[in-house]
Amino acid sequence: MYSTAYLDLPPLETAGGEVRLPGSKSISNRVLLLAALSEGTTEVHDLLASDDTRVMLDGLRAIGCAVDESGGSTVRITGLGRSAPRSPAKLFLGNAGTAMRPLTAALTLLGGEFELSGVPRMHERPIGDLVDALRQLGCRIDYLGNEGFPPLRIAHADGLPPLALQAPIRVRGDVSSQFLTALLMALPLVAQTQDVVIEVVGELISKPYIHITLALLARFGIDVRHEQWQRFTIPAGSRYRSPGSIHVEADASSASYFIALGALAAPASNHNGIKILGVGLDSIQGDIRFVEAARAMGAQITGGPNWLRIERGAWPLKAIDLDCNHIPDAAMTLAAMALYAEGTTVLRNIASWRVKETDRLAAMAIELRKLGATVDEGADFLRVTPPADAAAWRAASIHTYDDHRVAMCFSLAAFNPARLPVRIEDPKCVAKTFPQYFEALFSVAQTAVRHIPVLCIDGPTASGKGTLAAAVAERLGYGLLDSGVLYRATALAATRAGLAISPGNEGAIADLARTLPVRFEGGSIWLGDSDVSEAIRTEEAGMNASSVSALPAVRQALVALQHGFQRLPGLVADGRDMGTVIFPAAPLKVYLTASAACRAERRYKQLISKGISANIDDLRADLEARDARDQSRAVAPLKPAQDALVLDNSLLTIDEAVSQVIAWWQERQPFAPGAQG
Ligand SMILES: Nc1ncnc2c1ncn2[C@@H]1O[C@H](COP(=O)(O)OP(=O)(O)O)[C@@H](O)[C@H]1O
Ligand SMILES: Nc1ccn([C@@H]2O[C@H](COP(=O)(O)OP(=O)(O)O)[C@@H](O)[C@H]2O)c(=O)n1
Repeated sequence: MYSTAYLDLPPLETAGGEVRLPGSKSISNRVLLLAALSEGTTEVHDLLASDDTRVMLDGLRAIGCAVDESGGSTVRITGLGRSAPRSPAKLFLGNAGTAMRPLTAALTLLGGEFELSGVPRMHERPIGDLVDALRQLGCRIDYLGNEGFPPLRIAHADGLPPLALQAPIRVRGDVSSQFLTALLMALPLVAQTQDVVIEVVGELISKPYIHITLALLARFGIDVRHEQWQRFTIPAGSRYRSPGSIHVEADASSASYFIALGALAAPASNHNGIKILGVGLDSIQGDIRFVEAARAMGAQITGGPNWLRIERGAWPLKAIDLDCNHIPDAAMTLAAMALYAEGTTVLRNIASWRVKETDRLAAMAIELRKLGATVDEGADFLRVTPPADAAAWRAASIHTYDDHRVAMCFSLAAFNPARLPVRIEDPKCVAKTFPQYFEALFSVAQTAVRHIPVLCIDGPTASGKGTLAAAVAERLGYGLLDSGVLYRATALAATRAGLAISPGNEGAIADLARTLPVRFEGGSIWLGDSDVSEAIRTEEAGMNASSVSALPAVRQALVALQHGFQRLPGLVADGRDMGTVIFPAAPLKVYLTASAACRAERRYKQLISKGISANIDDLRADLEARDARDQSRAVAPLKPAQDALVLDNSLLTIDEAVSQVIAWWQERQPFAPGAQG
């Protein structure tokens, strides 16, 4: 996940390949609760790992369910079956409506004393209609804050009171379908001896979500009958039974971004478009109908039970005029696709966008305009006309309003014909449903290497390059190339192969370097099967690296390996010749220096802190010798690139050096403050 303040997406050109999407949030949390209410153990495969499923899992543990998360995306839940939940218990449910509402209903009918709370925003999300329905039955629920909102207490310490189950239970269906879902999942607990009937008051909204609930209830042994979506009957004798194992469908709303991608990106050679794994045309999720809308805009979509394939069809895309009531979440993606359509796209009946994570209607209008689109925002519609031509596109910094869907939608703007980058602010907001969204995007999107930014940091030993490069890479969400490691590893490989590091062995060492089995894994550096993270860091290894790096054939042999690090979304490269030889076109080259005395002292402290004894005078002599060799070698000598900015950090803290480099980087971005069009 990218936890940076912003993520700059380079201009993207093509797309192709396979992507496996995370499990649906709606399905994940329903399945977890149903498994917890069932008898027996359920293996839940492909569970979404997200903030909202996390609070549900923690909640289930708190009430005494056995939850085994040791299997990665497969979680084993041993349900309560006939045993009572652990009580009293306090459950913190974050901002997860899919946990708060159903757990309130289920815990009420299980009996016991529970307190349910969440983040401040959760305490502004209504729950009164559900509580009213449960109180009709005779249940005791108290509001601990504002009437009608969490936090709340279920006060059944003395067990479940007698319930009034004869009359139909009435619940409003026109505010949120989650209240009905909550009752549908909880009432089977008390339907042992009689039918239990729920009557919906008002027109039921979001029927597709109720469809998901019913489909999953059936998997857990409960067959609910319904008449026109207004009257639901849970038959007498209902009892939850674990299906043993269940796969969570991938999220159909998340699929919309990749469906759009396949439709709007130029196809990558040697791929047949985008293949999405985990959700298919027969999905139980309402948002699968996004497929129809995408087809209307020109996408070619085929699919099977658990997969979809998307290829670009009509190009440019065709503008549409669509009532989006049936796909409220996925419809936002259509607004992003509209940027690539010929003509004006109108999305209608989307007033519900205003009461989601943010006012999505306003947010989409504001951000689309930043890109150069013409947008009319109505009370319940959006009319989007794309920028007239490539020159009319703007490089924008997209504000994301803590709304995962805004962030994901606007990533699609990186395919703009003007080849402008797009800045996504607060990219970690995607964690709500798709923590690895950008990683997934980069795994199927491609661009010309020249579009992938590289920031070079060269300089003499112990100037702080490695420290600075790592910090800058972290701030930008970019990859890191510590090129010194490659010379250190080559020297070590040569020594281990019994080759003296001398010009006589240049060819043999270069051969080793060309196929160097070096890997960076979880903070460690591997040479073949051996973890060499420590071995390459000794001063001797550094001197050997310096010697090996003076051999021209070795330097040449390592070029391709280094170029391979230039991957999406960008790279920070640290070394001696990053700016001069390896990445000469890099938009920012920093030449980092510090006085010899200062560098010797830093290296001294660094070694001592690692428990390695050192002598400061020897260190200084060594580093001066290394500087001299690096600067005087015939090939790629250490020197600032012509267009490098020199930074002497002798008197700077690490943070000050990082801030300076980030400031230089920002100055070069088209959407830096003041440079926004
Ligand atoms: N601006 C700075 N001020 C003080 N110490 C620094 C600064 N930059 C780096 N250091 C310290 O100097 C030591 C050497 O830095 P390192 O990044 O390993 O250098 P290089 O990669 O250039 O050889 C580290 O212990 C680091 O914490
Ligand atoms: N791009 C690079 C990186 C390192 N090197 C050499 O490899 C040695 C080890 O690199 P390093 O970056 O780990 O060294 P320090 O800066 O930590 O001393 C340096 O002394 C350089 O001689 C190089 O020649 N070119």
